[in-house]
Amino acid sequence: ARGVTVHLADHDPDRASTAAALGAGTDEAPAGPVDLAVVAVPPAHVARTLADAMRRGLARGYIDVASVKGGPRRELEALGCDLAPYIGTHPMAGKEKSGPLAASADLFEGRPWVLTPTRDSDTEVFNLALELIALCRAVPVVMDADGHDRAVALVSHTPQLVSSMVAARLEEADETAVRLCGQGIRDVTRIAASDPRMWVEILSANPGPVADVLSGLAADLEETVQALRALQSGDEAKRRGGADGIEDVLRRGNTGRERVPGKHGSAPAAYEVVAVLISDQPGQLARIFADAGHAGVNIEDVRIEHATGQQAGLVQLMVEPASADTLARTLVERGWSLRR
Ligand SMILES: NC(=O)c1ccc[n+]([C@@H]2O[C@H](COP(=O)([O-])OP(=O)(O)OC[C@H]3O[C@@H](n4cnc5c(N)ncnc54)[C@H](O)[C@@H]3O)[C@@H](O)[C@H]2O)c1
Ligand SMILES: O=C(O)C(=O)C[C@]1(C(=O)O)C=C[C@@H](O)C=C1
Repeated sequence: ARGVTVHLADHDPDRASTAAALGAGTDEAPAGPVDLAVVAVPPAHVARTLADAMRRGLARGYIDVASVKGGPRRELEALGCDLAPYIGTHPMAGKEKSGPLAASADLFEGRPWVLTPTRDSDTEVFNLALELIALCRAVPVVMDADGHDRAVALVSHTPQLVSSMVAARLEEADETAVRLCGQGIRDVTRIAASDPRMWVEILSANPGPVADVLSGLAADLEETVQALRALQSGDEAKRRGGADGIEDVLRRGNTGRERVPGKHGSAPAAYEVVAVLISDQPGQLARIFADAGHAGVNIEDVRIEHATGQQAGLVQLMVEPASADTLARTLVERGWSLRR
């Protein structure tokens, strides 16, 4: 969308070709070295993938986007690589789903994107990374790698574990309780759907800082349990103490929540949704994408809703409002049923 040629490579070629079909770039290899190589593989593979790319002279500059920064840098150093053309980065935006079908063009808009240059980093690579961040309309934040890892222990890694632990309460819960799930639990547990293998890698690269935050949380949990037990007491003074304890934790939560910044940049473009009914058969998604391509319409985001207990689903295609009518008309002409 910003006129940059993007070459995609993945050790699973189907993933690269799906991303290319969605408009992310080309899965053909570049003819020579590119400006910037962006390594977006699971954290445990980052250093080896970077070292391999550097050995092959794939680019002038190299960055990675892994969720942890200290470990990959130290591994790269241990592999004997020249660290000058490398800068570790981390965009603070993502989804609980992985793979190219979960991608969206505006994911990074207005989000912080951390850069961890050192004194030895090549200025030209730093500028290339800044240019990429600007093109994605994210907000650059410079930090040192270990400071970054301590910060994300608090704002990303602990929330992931807490969300998973709350969701894990539902594993054995009675069906009558589960049926009552409303928006509150949906908000708290969205990221509990994340890929466990990816998160084991992230947490394995940042165990100390996450354990420190969790032990503070454990102390709060213990006090909250005591306060709730006091609320069950027959003694009026104990009950009052319990209510004060609970109010204290809720008020501290209000104060903490107020510190969560809004998006820095403009809100992402408002897309129009064209919803297409599909049956659970192989190749349906590929046909819809091909038909959208035929209409000359760019798909900005995709969501798939499976109907419970039925072999059918709803594919929500997010497109620029000006393209929605063209897309809808083409899809109907090609035999699809729409829900708008
Ligand atoms: N998902 C998020 O929310 C999020 C946000 C910010 C940063 N990150 C970081 O981005 C990176 C990728 O995460 P993702 O969510 O995009 O995962 P993903 O599973 O969608 O993508 C990872 C891709 O790497 C490929 N891969 C694995 N090993 C490889 C190798 N050795 N060589 C080449 N390709 C290889 C996989 O086939 C896969 O397509 C991770 O380091 C993660 O920490 C993720
Ligand atoms: O919102 C989500 O689903 C995320 O995966 C986001 C999130 C986060 O914690 O903010 C998760 C891990 C990444 O390293 C960066 C972003």
